[in-house]
Amino acid sequence: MAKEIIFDHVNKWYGEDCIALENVSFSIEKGEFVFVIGKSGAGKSTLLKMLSRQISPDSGKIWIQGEEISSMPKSRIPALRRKIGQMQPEYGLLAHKNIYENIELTMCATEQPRRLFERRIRQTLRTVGVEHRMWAFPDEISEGEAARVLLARALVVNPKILVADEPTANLDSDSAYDLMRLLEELNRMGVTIMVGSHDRELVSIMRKRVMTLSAGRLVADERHAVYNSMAADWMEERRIKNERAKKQRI
Ligand SMILES: Nc1ncnc2c1ncn2[C@@H]1O[C@H](COP(=O)(O)OP(=O)(O)OP(=O)(O)O)[C@@H](O)[C@H]1O
Repeated sequence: MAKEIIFDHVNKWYGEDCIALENVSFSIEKGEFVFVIGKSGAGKSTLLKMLSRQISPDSGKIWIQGEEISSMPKSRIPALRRKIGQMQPEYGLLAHKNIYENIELTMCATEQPRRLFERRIRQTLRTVGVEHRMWAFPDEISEGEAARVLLARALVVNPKILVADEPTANLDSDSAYDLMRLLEELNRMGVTIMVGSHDRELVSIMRKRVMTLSAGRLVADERHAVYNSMAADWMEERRIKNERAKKQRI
């Protein structure tokens, strides 16, 4: 099977003291569905943002569909971001723009031809079940609809890979479940999916591959997994941090 994503000994520090990712290596095949879990600060968002070059590693390499992206020129980034849809609720919808205009911004940022805009936006909103809200403003739609719009914003580039960071963060359990089913459907259509999540219940229900980060280390990588107990194990994080402190003292 083709390798869609490869991380090869990736490291990221913020300043001298904060190791966000330490020696992280893994590969993901085309069409996989993978959760990245771990406690707050474990490094999930840092890892996911590296896929679209929002963050670059300090050392190590990342390949997406055979192309090494960590050192690719800036001019190639729009093309990379057409391959990778990013659902990032932290970058919410702009309140003064309607749903159509919000999604249009992504079409512009990824340098898509303007003649495709309306057809593509309408089609994507239909795929996620909110075409009827196309002219509404963000404060006129529910949280569940907003999550679908954020998903549409990620899908409008027709990506081969979808990266979703805490996509269910603001949702009640029914809407979260519906959104997960929608991601599963996209996955069945061939989209490779990576989801960063805290939601133990959902991760356990889905039974997908689960990668667990603790203090920036990839401490578990399991198929058809339930929420890995190591993610909740603060002793694991403590152990890693103590080990680092000891090394620094030597
Ligand atoms: N821009 C930044 N500057 C300094 N430190 C940062 C920055 N971004 C993240 N960090 C630190 O890097 C570590 C990993 O952060 P990251 O956001 O990747 O974790 P996370 O697992 O996604 O956490 P959360 O679940 O809370 O979003 C944390 O210790 C965080 O404080």
